[in-house]
Amino acid sequence: MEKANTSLARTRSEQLLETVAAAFKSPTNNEAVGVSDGSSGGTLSRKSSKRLMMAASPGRSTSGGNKNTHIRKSRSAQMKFDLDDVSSGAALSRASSASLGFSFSFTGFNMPPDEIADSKPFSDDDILRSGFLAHLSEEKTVASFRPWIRDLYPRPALAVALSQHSHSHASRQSRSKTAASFTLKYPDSFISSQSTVSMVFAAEDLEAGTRKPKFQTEPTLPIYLKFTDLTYKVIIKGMTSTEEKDILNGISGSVDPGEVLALMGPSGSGKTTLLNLIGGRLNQTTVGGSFTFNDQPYSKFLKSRIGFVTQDDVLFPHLTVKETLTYAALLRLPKTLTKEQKQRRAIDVISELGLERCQDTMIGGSFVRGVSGGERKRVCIGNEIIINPSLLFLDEPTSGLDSTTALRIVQLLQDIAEGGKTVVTTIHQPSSRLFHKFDKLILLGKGSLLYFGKASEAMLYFSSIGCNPLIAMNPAEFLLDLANGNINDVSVPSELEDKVQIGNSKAETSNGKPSPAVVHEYLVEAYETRVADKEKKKLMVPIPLDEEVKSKVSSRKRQWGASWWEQYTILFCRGIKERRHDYFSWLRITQVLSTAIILGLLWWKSDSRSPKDLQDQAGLLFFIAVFWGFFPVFTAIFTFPQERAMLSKERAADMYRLRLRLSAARFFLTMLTVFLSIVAAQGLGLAIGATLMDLKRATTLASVTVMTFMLAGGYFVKKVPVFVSWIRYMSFNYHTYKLLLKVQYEHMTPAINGIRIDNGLTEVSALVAMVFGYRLLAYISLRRMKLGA
Ligand SMILES: Nc1ncnc2c1ncn2[C@@H]1O[C@H](COP(=O)(O)OP(=O)(O)OP(=O)(O)O)[C@@H](O)[C@H]1O
Repeated sequence: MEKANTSLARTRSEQLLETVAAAFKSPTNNEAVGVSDGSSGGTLSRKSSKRLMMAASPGRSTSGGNKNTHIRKSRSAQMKFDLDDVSSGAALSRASSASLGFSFSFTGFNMPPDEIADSKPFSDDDILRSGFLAHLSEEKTVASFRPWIRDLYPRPALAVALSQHSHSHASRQSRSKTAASFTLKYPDSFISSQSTVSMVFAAEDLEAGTRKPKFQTEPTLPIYLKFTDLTYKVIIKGMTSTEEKDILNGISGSVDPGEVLALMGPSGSGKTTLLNLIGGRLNQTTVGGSFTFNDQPYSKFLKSRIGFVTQDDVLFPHLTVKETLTYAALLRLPKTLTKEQKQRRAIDVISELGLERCQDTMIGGSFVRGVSGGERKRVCIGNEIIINPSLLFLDEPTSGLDSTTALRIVQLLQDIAEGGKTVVTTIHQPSSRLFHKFDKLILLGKGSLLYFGKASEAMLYFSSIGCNPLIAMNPAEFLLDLANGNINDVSVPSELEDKVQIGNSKAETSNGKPSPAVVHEYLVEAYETRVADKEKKKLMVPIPLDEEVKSKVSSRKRQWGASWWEQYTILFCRGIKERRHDYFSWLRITQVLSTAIILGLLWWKSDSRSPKDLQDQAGLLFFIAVFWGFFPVFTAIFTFPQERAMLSKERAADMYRLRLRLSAARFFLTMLTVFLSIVAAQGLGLAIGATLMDLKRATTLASVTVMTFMLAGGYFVKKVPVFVSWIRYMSFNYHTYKLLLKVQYEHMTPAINGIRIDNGLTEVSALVAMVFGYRLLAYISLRRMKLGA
């Protein structure tokens, strides 16, 4: 059997050698390297790329003993028979499961690490003899392949991105399972070759039309995230006392570009808190320890480099998928891009996420049926990846989704990471297939670290501390059970058994097993004593990046996607689109029209000849003014509470600025503006009165003018989600209302002279109170929403 495997390996390796050697001899010779002369600049012939892949796959090999023959056999057989599946990506993922599976696919039995190292199907010698390694280890590899890659992949930016990718720790970044196989044994010398091989796969999949183009065409700034001894506590204020609660206790870890780090743990273990903390979204005053991005502390610049997908999908229900992504692109992409380029980017993201079919469907919400849960999640992810972020954080992206959709989402994350991005996600209860897709894992229990390391080695680690599943189970389920302190169906480490045997009542539960608290304590201690120091030392090693790239992260400059005026226009249009159903609903139109008709009928044939009639008219006008003043107020009341989550999300991502400035100068300027608008309004009233010189016609025209303003203002200006518009709107309402009264009452002297409000002193004090009141109100709202001004 051993012999058979060796010869199979050699055959494969020789095939690869032929292909690679041909590529070296003539990198632009399409025929030799399997590139057909397609009009788009050439595509990789499926046959030859399959050959390349087939030959490259055995790279996971090391010398093997015959005790693992069964594994080798299945692996070889898989490679042999799955070739037709390669284009669908099935073989890739299966191969990956098979390779990762040594440590956790077959939960229920455990293999010591040295055996795992030996359990690969082909020996080093097999490959070395084939000459494949010798070729790949040559420095010229990337250089030789680069022009070829550009031919294959018509988007040069991607080729450049991938080439860059290959230089910076590609051993960890490379997502090609075949390439990763070399990583196991040869972490440094094959860096260049790994990316080359990955790109061949990308082209293969593209050509087969079974896989979407890789994410992001522009190179991404690589960001390495490290966090050491993170602690976080909250202060809970009671009626009489304050109490401190530790949420996180000394969490350390790291994640590199190209990797997906999963944060796992039971409910309340601190996953979301940790994610928010390392995503720069928590108040830093109660944070201990450090977290760095390319060895630099968090800076505001990172806001534009970080994508954060929250657990709740914060989207406008009445916008379509395309509109949602287009507005995000317009607001968030840099000013250097044109409007068309931004719109193009939104369409690219739609196709990258496979949302073409539902791009014109409304997102939907509690009252409107819209896209499915999985599609909605992808839109949320699209909203973030549209900016080509270096770091992507996701809070439970798979919650509430079926296992297939969840798998698709995690596959998507893997693809995103493949583009050189750093991905961190919390996850609740992943299926075993899903679990296998993570590169690194952090297991939390009550805010403490129970495991940090490769996801593929988690089972091995717990086995080494005496925790093994007694029945075959999903590794994620096993880990969560452990983190919960639930050790049913788990073999108990002897140390814990001893505790129960010596009759420690605290340690024992009713069924004679150690209590969850004791299990937790044991796991925390085991990690502290066996792994923590080693991992912390690794975190001390500086990031292998140029100083220039590192310093970019610490830049204090914030990047706005659009100028203030553009932001205002985009938000205005978005507000109108989102509420078009509300504005133009039949209910609203009927409400307005019927009120107008009733008021018109009341005004019709009324006269002002006697003081009594005049009083009737004044009463009616007062009602009109109050009604139209308050009607929009009540409809606008719900705007901000409803939009609060969106406002917080968009402000956290620096999508736009709030323009309320809390300074005395601004306050007096606002007052001046309001005062001038009163003067202008008075001017209008005087002009109307003087032109018509007829009380009834003048008041009618003034009312119509004012109401037109009010309706326009009330229906459009009021809903723009910028506080300043709200304040202006309120002032506007006040002034139009006052103007209305003024115009009416000025001309109705002396009958209602008693309630004239044009007394200068009253006016100024009312104005000050009004402006101050509005600003105070806005300030309090902002403070309550923790948005700052
Ligand atoms: N501001 C806060 N005040 C009080 N307690 C808090 C605060 N923030 C977090 N906690 C507590 O910290 C613990 C961890 O919360 P966190 O939301 O991070 O857990 P989680 O692991 O994400 O849970 P889930 O999976 O249920 O979302 C919880 O017990 C929570 O009640």
